[in-house]
Amino acid sequence: MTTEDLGLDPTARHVTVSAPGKVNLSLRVGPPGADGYHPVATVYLAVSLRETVTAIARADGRITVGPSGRHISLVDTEDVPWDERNLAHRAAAHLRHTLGLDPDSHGVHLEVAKQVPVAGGMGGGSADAAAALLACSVLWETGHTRAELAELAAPLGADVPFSVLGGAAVGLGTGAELTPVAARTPVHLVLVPADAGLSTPVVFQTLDELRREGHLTDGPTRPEVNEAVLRALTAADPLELATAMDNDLQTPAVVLFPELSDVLDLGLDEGALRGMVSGSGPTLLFVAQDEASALRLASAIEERTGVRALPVHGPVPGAHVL
Ligand SMILES: C[C@@](CO)(OP(=O)(O)O)[C@H](O)COP(=O)(O)OP(=O)(O)OC[C@H]1O[C@@H](n2ccc(N)nc2=O)[C@H](O)[C@@H]1O
Ligand SMILES: Nc1ncnc2c1ncn2[C@@H]1O[C@H](COP(=O)(O)OP(=O)(O)O)[C@@H](O)[C@H]1O
Repeated sequence: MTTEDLGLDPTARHVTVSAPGKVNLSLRVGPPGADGYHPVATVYLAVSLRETVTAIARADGRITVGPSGRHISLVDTEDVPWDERNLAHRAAAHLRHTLGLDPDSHGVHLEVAKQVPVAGGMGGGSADAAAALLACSVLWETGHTRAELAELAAPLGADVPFSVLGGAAVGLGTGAELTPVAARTPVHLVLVPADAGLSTPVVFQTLDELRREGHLTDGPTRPEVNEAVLRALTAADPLELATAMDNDLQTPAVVLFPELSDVLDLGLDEGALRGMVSGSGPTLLFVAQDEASALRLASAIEERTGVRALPVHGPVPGAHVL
């Protein structure tokens, strides 16, 4: 759809921003607090699957969101709500409200183009929120730095601040308290999206149930950062990284989506150094020795499963204007 089809002025000012999806190289989860949120200690890696959001000034003060006509989405967007529930929409409304901007002169239409699988545990909606936040901040000339926007982003979702900053980082608290990690580039991964999504809260709840019933050991109230993953990132050693990675949400994700274990076995069979669920899943990540191995692994997985496998690398930069 073009800006004219939407009734927007084709000469309206616009800003386009790109923001990355992520994987969690480590995700350690404690018991839920009174607000239902779980304390985590995670190691994020921003990867080369990116979302693109264009913010176009609206003269009528409304905030609207829709799929992009100028950049193509590479994933199925059927389950994306194109209304005020959309995380890009929520980001624009949050910025306008928090800064006390006059709604009449701060309307915006957000065009979203997606590369990150929806509900895949890769923070695609969070990347849309991060991109929308920066795009609106530039469009509305708020003068915020990226660090300030990352702080403003926390109420939008635990993963949103990380997509603003990108790179690699430790996330504490709900995952929004970030400390950048100096990673030697690049880590080569193969991502295998599933044909259906998993709900993040349901995966967290399933972890709680499995722990309550004694199928899994309880996590500490304050989970500790996986130092071995940090050392492997600094040393740029893929085998050390593969060995050190962990994810407390893997077992609940596999319980909810048992087909994942077959694909995990198949990836190892095809030479991956390690396979793991990405975040709350069901996307799987496989660690490869180098770029050539990642390309080989991706085509072998595609051939055997008929499912698209995506060679990616990280760390990559956070949200930036194109
Ligand atoms: C699990 C992780 C790992 O990075 O992401 P995904 O793999 O889903 O992308 C994150 O913790 C999710 O981040 P995000 O998707 O931004 O979560 P939010 O919108 O803040 O929360 C969605 C829901 O997940 C649960 N949640 C989230 C974060 C957290 N530390 N504890 C939780 O219990 C809560 O039930 C919350 O209502
Ligand atoms: N811009 C958006 N892109 C994708 N999903 C969105 C968006 N805004 C809201 N959602 C809703 O959030 C859910 C999870 O989104 P997503 O960020 O893709 O997954 P995850 O939290 O697993 O990384 C989707 O199922 C969808 O209903």
